[in-house]
Amino acid sequence: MNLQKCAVIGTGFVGATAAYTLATSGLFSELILLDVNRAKAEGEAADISHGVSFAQPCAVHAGDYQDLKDCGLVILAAGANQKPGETRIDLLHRNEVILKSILDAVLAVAPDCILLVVSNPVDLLTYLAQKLSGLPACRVIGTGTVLDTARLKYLVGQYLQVDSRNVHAFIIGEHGDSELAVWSSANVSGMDLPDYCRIAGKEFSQSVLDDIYQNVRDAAYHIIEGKGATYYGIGMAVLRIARAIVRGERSVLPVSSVIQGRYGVDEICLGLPSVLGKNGIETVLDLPLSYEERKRLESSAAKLRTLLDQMKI
Ligand SMILES: NC(=O)C1=CN([C@@H]2O[C@H](COP(=O)(O)OP(=O)(O)OC[C@H]3O[C@@H](n4cnc5c(N)ncnc54)[C@H](O)[C@@H]3O)[C@@H](O)[C@H]2O)C=CC1
Ligand SMILES: CC(=O)C(=O)O
Repeated sequence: MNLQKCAVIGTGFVGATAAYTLATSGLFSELILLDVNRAKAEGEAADISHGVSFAQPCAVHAGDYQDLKDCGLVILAAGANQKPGETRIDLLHRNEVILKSILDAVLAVAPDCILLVVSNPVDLLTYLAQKLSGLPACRVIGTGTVLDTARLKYLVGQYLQVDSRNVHAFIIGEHGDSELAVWSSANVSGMDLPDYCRIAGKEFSQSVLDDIYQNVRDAAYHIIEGKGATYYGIGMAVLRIARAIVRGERSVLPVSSVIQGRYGVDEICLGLPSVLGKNGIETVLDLPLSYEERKRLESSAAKLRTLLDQMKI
């Protein structure tokens, strides 16, 4: 398995933007773009290649599945995106069919790869990908709530007028409408939010927290109403995850992966803080939660489990 070699399957808004961020990152020596629309993959590969001399050497090209031989990281961004008014769950049946059509072809040539699922509904597709592929759970990773957590950090940073990198807080659960903010352990560089609010001269109240949470939860709906799709934030989130894996950083990111016997369900994929390294997920952490937060996480897990049960998975 070659972690210098990465493939992006599906080169629509998300796949192409992720490919661009990856190509400019210097992380990979080879980046292969695949799409059922071969002309689209070729166009995106050519466009990105023309900027490579401004970054670091990286062979960016369109390809077929046989080009994925030995590929270390395979990113799945193929499939339908939400139209205004649609939820991520509404995409399930369309994207399940697409995922199934891709998996066998990938595994035939890159059986030891790490799969990074981006397509929605990401938690359910990650679960499906792990079950269908038979890959170890640690090697089938969904982007989970990494993007939502970045949105939370950004909005808290804006509210408190502080660098969002110094905001430590997580969105966990479904990447979708049942996700939750873990306010009980949120802090700014070790200072509790109420204390930091006092210093910053800002109100700290449940309504302020609710407002920030709702803006995070509904961010994709607002962006899709405005411009039809979201892709820059997720493109940068994909790079952050890829970097943690390729460089073996052991970074803690709230990715999604199969967990067993937690949060009231036998088995599920959910966005939870996880240590990411060269082998994929090394540990899924049990974040300390308040009683209310645990109940909401259990309810998010139950929602996803019910959908999987309906699919008989
Ligand atoms: N996990 C996350 O945080 C996020 C996930 N997404 C999801 O990413 C997915 C892609 O979104 P967009 O790029 O905006 O959609 P898009 O419609 O622009 O692109 C999808 C691409 O997939 C290709 N495709 C379809 N079937 C294929 C197959 N069998 N093999 C290879 N390629 C195939 C299409 O030709 C198209 O180029 C959606 O499911 C969207 O909801 C989007 C943003 C954030
Ligand atoms: C579309 C989507 O899943 C997002 O931007 O969060």
